[in-house]
Amino acid sequence: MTQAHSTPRITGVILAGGRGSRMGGQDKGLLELHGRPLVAYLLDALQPQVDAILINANRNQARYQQYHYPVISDELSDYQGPLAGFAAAMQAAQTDYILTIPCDAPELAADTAARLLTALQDEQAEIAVAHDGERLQPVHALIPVSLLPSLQAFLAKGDRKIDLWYSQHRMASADFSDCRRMFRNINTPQQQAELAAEIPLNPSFAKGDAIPLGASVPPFAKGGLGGISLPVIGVCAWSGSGKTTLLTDVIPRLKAAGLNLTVIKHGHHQIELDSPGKDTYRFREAGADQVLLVSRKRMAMMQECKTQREPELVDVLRFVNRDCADLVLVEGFKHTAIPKIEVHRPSVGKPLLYPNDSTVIALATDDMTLDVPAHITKLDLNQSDSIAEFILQWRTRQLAPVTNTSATIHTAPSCADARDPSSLSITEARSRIMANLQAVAPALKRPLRDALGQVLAHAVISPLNVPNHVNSAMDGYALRSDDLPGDDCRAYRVIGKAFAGQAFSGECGKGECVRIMTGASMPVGTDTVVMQEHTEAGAEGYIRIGTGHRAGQNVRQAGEDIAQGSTVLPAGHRVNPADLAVLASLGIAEVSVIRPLRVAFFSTGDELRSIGETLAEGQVYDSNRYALYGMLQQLNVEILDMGVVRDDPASLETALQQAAAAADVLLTSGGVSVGEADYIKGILAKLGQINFWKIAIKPGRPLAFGTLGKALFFGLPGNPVAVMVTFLQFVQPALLKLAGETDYEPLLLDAICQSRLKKQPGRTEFQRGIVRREAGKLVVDKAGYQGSGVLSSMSKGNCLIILPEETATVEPGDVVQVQVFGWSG
Ligand SMILES: Nc1nc2c(c(=O)[nH]1)N[C@H]1C(S)=C(S)[C@@H](COP(=O)(O)OP(=O)(O)OC[C@H]3O[C@@H](n4cnc5c(N)ncnc54)[C@H](O)[C@@H]3O)O[C@H]1N2
Ligand code: MOO
Ligand SMILES: [Mg+2]
Repeated sequence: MTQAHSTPRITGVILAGGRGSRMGGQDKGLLELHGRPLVAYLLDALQPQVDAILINANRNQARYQQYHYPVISDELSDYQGPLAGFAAAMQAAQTDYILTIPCDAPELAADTAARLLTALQDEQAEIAVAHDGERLQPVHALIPVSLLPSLQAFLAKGDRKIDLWYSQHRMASADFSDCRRMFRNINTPQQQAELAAEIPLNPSFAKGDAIPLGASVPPFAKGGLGGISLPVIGVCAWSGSGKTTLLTDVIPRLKAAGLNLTVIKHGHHQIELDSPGKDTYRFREAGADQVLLVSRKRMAMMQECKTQREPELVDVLRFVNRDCADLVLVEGFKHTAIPKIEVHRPSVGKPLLYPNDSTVIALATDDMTLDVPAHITKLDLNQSDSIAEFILQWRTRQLAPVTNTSATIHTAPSCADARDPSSLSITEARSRIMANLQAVAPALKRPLRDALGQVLAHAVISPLNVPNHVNSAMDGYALRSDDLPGDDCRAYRVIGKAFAGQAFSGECGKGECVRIMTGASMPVGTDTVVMQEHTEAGAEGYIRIGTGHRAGQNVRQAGEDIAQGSTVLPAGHRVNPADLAVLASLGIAEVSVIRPLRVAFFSTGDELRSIGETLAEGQVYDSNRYALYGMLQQLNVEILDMGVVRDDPASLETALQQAAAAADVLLTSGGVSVGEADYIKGILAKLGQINFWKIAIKPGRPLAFGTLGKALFFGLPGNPVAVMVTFLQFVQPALLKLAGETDYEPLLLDAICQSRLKKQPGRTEFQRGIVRREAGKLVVDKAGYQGSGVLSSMSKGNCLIILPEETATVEPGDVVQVQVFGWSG
């Protein structure tokens, strides 16, 4: 069981250290009900509620140790009462709190820890103690380990009274008046017999399993199974969603897997299986409380419920025959804390239940585009096989033998965790990659046109001025600025014409002008042009010009665009169509460019097939090589597509070595996670220098980076969207830098997000979006389902919405940054 990090961690302590004086000195924890020791009942009930368990026993330690939990003894000798047990437990516990329970009251409520914790937090107290409505039950308590010094000092003074020690601290009492049964303990053999009679266990339950099985319910869920150990899974849904259909679909599949199944259905109405006139009906009518109808083939039990309250699942489970219950499927009991599969059809028009029901572990839906949180498995409602498979796997996990001696599973961080302290931040990962790169490829002279899209090896210096002569920017009349009209219109004599490429050879004096065309050199003496639209014809051979003109207007100076000797384009610049024109305007015929990078790639995976092949069960077409091809094409690199390599260490080794010999950069996809066919990291560690990183991003968490021979290596994760995202975020900037490009920065734009984007702080997330302009502003919507294998939303989208590490859920109207795909803009 794992606990949310925010809830304090609790060790459950079963206090079995007493003398059992009134039971003739018997060890009460080992007293049996239906052949099963009390401690076993309590372990069943306690295990789902806490992070760890300790048994406090002062004798029979070996018997308690059979339960595989640490057994601790009091430091004080001579059974000094529960406080001595508290102290021993507080010393041994590795958690913030201990939850103490006596070993002789077997009916512990499933939400004991939750109630005590709530009372503690509500009242901001130090200690929480159970109250049964009449009096305090001081041994059912939640106590912080930090009070150990206070308790030790108290005990050192010789004090033993529990209430007195509690009175020294802020104490909250938690209400358990509705489940007073849990305080019924066994002090006499008669009470033992009474309890045995009232806890009618099916004999097949009473196996005394050292480590009990049990439905794994979320911690502190209310109304659990009271410690009954059976794999129980429920189905919940709004009516009309098809719970019964789902169950009838999966039952044959589960049967086919060899399971004996019990189904429990909660009916809200009068239940009538019998009909008037039948013998059984008449027995009931006559007043029998229970009627059993049995035959060689089947048996049925009808029992009148004496109370008017709804039965609890725990009450019903007591009737289940374990021989028929390798698995118990439950329909109804939606408020009971058992693991559940929610059935959801959007067409029913009802909200999802899982947001308000922490016991839902899976969502079976006919809308696979729904986003679900990581802790919920999404199942296709139309795929009964996979739902049955999910249930089988869930059951196997429940029944797996527990080897850990604590009640907590020590989980390792995975892509399911939003925050993983062992992951690198995206900035750190990028800078580590960039620090390892240098532009390696040598320069080549290329004819101008072939330089398009290549990176300049050297700066281009201008051999001339552009424009190379002072010329007119307009069709009009050239004249001297010191001769422009003053306060009134004036007439000027037109002394000649100047065309582009055909200069006027004379000199222009006062009172004169030259008819000039755009691009023509300015005639000697002139420095200003009046557009022809701003003149009027005068007498024969004259034009008239009005006032308001500016000296030097409409004239382009020599070198105004590019001065001779200046840097036109820097080294490391990628030549674009405008650059080609600039270079041409300088009369440059060829330039030095950096040799295009050679990038080799292959996909890994036994399940991959190439286009043209037929797919067998479980196989997929290799799409990653097409994504990589497309993105590499945009970068003007030489592409070496090496196909698909099987998940076989020898083949992978050969392919990696061949690729490293042929290319500057080597990319692979797949095989970098923790699966048993994920070999890439191991092989690279053997053949080259490898860093394997987990990066705090989604998608694209696992990434291998390093060198193999002279080649740079990127082992991208296999999931198709993770490939594209990691390529854009890490490989593309690295290739551009390696190719010599110095001025690459992805263009990030601010846009108003119109969708709700669910996210937890802890990692940078990239969601596929569609950005567009609306009412003069950039707005972005989520492009659809965001699973790491879902390519359709990548293809539909035109940008990545970048949600930085510490961002939580984005609400519509929030501003986000988007990175527009190079191929969309
Ligand atoms: N126990 C854990 N399992 C996984 C974790 C984790 O943290 N713990 N992380 C998941 C994440 S996140 C990713 S991403 C993947 C990375 O897996 P691999 O790099 O080992 O990739 P594969 O296992 O080979 O494949 C994953 C997935 O992608 C499909 N795939 C692979 N190559 C291609 C291809 N060329 N074309 C189309 N589809 C491809 C493959 O069939 C698998 O479905 O690990 C997760 N697991
Ligand atoms: O998050 Mo993985 O890295 O599916 O993509
Ligand atoms: Mg894998």
